[in-house]
Amino acid sequence: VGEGCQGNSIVYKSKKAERFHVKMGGPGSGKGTQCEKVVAKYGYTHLSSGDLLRAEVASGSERGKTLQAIMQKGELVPLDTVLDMIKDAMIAKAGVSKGFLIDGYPREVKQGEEFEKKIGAPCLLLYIDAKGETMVKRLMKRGETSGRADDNEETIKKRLDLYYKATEPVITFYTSRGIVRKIDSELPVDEVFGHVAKAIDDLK
Ligand SMILES: Nc1ncnc2c1ncn2[C@H]1C[C@H](O)[C@@H](COP(=O)(O)OP(=O)(O)O)O1
Ligand SMILES: [Mg+2]
Repeated sequence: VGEGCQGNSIVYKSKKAERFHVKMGGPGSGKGTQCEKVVAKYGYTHLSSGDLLRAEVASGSERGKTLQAIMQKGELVPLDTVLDMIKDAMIAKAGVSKGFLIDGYPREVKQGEEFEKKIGAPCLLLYIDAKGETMVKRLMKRGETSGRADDNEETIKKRLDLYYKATEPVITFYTSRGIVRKIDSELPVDEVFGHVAKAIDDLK
């Protein structure tokens, strides 16, 4: 399980042979776009840590207000908060889901370790990889219509900095376990998906 992160994706297998996929990659690398296509083809439940957090903010709860302040600054929200939200969302769907695709999580090695302790170990991480300049270009364009507080140039640069610092060690961590499939996200959306689908099919 993981969040369609900034260009990476992970697949976890549980004892019941359910699959947990984690997608990771930089902001704007195309994680969300690819997750949607995976959901359509494979029927997995897509859990985006970013979307879960934004939904909490939109609810107007006290926790949401605290989260909004952190996200607006482009910083990472506390480890336990994100993991609890993902876990709750998974439990809610545990009986009916064919698998889980987790987008945007773990962002730090520590989050990955916590995830394994509380939920399980992944068998595939899809690393959706795009160049820094490509990610900035796509996010600026998305910002014209997304209304996301963090799709502005200053916050984008900060998120990218943080991404390279925090997420690359995560990829290294899962590379050492032999589960990383790096996907070139500079290609057109459908070609990127062809490689994503192949990585998932190769697991069978
Ligand atoms: N392969 C691709 N080629 C061109 N544009 C792409 C692309 N994949 C995604 N995009 C566009 C769609 C969005 O407007 C923007 C960011 O994509 P996204 O899926 O929201 O990224 P992420 O979820 O990784 O932040 O880039
Ligand atoms: Mg996204």
